[in-house]
Amino acid sequence: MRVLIAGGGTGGHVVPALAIARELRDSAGAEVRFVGTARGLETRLVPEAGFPLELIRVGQLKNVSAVTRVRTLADLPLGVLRCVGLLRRFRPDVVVGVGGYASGPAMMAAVLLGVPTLAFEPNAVPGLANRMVGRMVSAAAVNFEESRRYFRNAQVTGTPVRPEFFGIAPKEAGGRRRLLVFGASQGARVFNELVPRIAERLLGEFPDLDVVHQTGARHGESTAEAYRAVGGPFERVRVTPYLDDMAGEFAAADLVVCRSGASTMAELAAAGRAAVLVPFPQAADDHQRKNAYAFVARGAAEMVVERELTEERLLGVLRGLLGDDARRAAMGEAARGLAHPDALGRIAGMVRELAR
Ligand SMILES: CC(=O)N[C@H]1[C@@H](OP(=O)(O)OP(=O)(O)OC[C@H]2O[C@@H](n3ccc(=O)[nH]c3=O)[C@H](O)[C@@H]2O)O[C@H](CO)[C@@H](O)[C@@H]1O
Repeated sequence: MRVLIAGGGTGGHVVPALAIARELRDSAGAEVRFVGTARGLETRLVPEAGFPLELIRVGQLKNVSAVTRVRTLADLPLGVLRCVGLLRRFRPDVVVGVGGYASGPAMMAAVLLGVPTLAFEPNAVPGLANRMVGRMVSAAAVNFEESRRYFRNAQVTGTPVRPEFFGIAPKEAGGRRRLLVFGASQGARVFNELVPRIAERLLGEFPDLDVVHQTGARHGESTAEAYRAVGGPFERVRVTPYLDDMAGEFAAADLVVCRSGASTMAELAAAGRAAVLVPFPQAADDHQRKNAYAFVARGAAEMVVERELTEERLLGVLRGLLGDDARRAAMGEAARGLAHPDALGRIAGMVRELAR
């Protein structure tokens, strides 16, 4: 079986795409190739993972000037044509579109040539590329029930998550408590600014509380400095630019404060952890807010939008949740109800089915 995986951009697209690629290679002996753009994270991660990557030129459509948009649209047929050539050479049995720049043209080319297509969508609302091709694909694998309606033949398979997250047991009450604060890989400025300012009061009110705060690569020192500046029991706060063992951190945490990117959400569900979600407001089409809302609607998390996130509001929400073991446990349980331990197997199964 030959599979072409199309798309990329942020880690949120590339990381699940690589998980799908490995599963197809290892469980079905598939030959997998990628098509992406020079702008995306795929240029580093795909070759590192040992898969061939072809690059096409696709411009941006979102948050750009009208001139750029017109140029992107004018270039689109050329991108589709490049992909037609690529498909003729590689002759894949299935094309999997994971969203992001290269996904649209490659999926359109596959539809034109009658090659079976599978769209993968981890967010509650699809991005532009997947919305464009959603009705034309052979089938789709989505994470949220809410996004099924944008696609033909969509199944809720879930987003692939590293297996360690599923082994995390409910946190036992009685020991020290831990709050985990993290943005996505770059950190989140709003957490770096606000959490140090409420730390002294929070740690004072909860003498058994420790805090782990991930800041993003460039903000470790300044955030550590912000904690030192306010004084307080700083030895109970660990500030770090990046957390390698996120599953270990989730296991140790009683409550998580984070953004609502697709992988983060899938990990919260797998681990069954209560969370306070602050959607990244600039995410395309405000999709992080919709991801967060899918959890809030099921009692699996609380959401505070960034423009309403003041010191008092954050302190109030944290106080309420840290002081209520039963409520946190119920939220964690509800989050676990949204987990999909078999996501990878099911997505691979859909690809094999389409290849037949
Ligand atoms: C800013 C933005 O537009 N982000 C989008 C991007 O996700 P983006 O890659 O920003 O965020 P995700 O939540 O999907 O993934 C973050 C990943 O990084 C890991 N991590 C993070 C920090 C750390 O210190 N260590 C660590 O391992 C998390 O555990 C998680 O696995 O694509 C997703 C999928 O389309 C979208 O839902 C997000 O909205």
